[in-house]
Amino acid sequence: MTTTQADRDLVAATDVGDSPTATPTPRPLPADEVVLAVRDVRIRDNVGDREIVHGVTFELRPGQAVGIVGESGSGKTLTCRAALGILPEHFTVSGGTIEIAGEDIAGLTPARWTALRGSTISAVFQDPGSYLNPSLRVGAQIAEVVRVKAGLRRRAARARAVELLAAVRLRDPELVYGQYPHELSGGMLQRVLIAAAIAAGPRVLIADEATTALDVTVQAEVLDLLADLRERTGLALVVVSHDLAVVAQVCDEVLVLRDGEVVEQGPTEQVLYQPRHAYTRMLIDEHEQYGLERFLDADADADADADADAGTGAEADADADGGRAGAPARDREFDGVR
Ligand SMILES: Nc1ncnc2c1ncn2[C@@H]1O[C@H](COP(=O)(O)OP(=O)(O)OP(=O)(O)O)[C@@H](O)[C@H]1O
Repeated sequence: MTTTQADRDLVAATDVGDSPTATPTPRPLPADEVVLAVRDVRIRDNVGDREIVHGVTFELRPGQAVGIVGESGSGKTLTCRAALGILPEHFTVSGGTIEIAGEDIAGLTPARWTALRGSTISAVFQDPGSYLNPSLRVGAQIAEVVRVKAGLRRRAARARAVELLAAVRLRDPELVYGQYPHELSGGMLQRVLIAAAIAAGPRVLIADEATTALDVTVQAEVLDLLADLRERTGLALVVVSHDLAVVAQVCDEVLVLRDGEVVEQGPTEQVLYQPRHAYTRMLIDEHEQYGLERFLDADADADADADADAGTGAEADADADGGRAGAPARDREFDGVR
């Protein structure tokens, strides 16, 4: 998938906004409070005069992870954009409600959105390189998010940025801090973007095809990182993927979307291992040749190859064309038949 202007708009969801005065003060939430509630959400294309998403419902509490799967065009990304308040211009939420940490997004002002994005809800996407400024050192870009969103002074923001780079398991974070995006591999760039996305301590992170462009071993490492953040910090995750194995690795619950309709929803094990709907079975059958279990193997490989992505930039060349070249042949074949 190439990066479109609309995709770049998505990154505005994690950027620093326009004013330090927008810096929010996070309100502590009890562990059982719903951090994201999507209730019967419908999304309409006002130009095409048709409803694209026909009622999506899920709730996320701290530390939970929900997966949204479905073929290309099924409405996964639009659902995420709705939750981030960044639907493309001619799309609207035409039904249902979305609440972020108890706040109904319907009445949010632009200033309130700026305060919420990054600090309460944040996002990472495919093709991380295109979301970073190529002429700025990556550490400085994270420090800027910290400075504006968390209100830290420059020196403290720098220190916090280095901590964040360490938290996303980048070896030698001081070195990485001073590097430019082109010096980093695809897997390292995705970790940098995750560091930026969690810089202001959001409660919900939306990962929309965030590992799709990475080779399978690095993909497993990044998913493991997300799972770890979720466990350690209570970060709630929305994981969007056309790849059922990604969801199988990370999520408690899964929604299967077909043409904007949820055809099946439930605990991941139940949906992926005892699917009830023919469409879910078809998606699983398509993966059968690769195996939903492949991440177990990838984990083993990841242990063995732990050095491959932690500072060497080994797969940088593979990602050099903007992401898809870094995808394994398996994914390219799969994309080809959809
Ligand atoms: N900016 C846009 N302008 C016009 N149509 C759009 C736009 N964004 C999405 N659509 C349409 O809305 C539908 C749902 O798109 P969406 O991007 O949510 O699907 P998806 O499941 O995320 O697919 P993919 O995996 O390919 O990203 C598709 O038919 C798509 O063509």
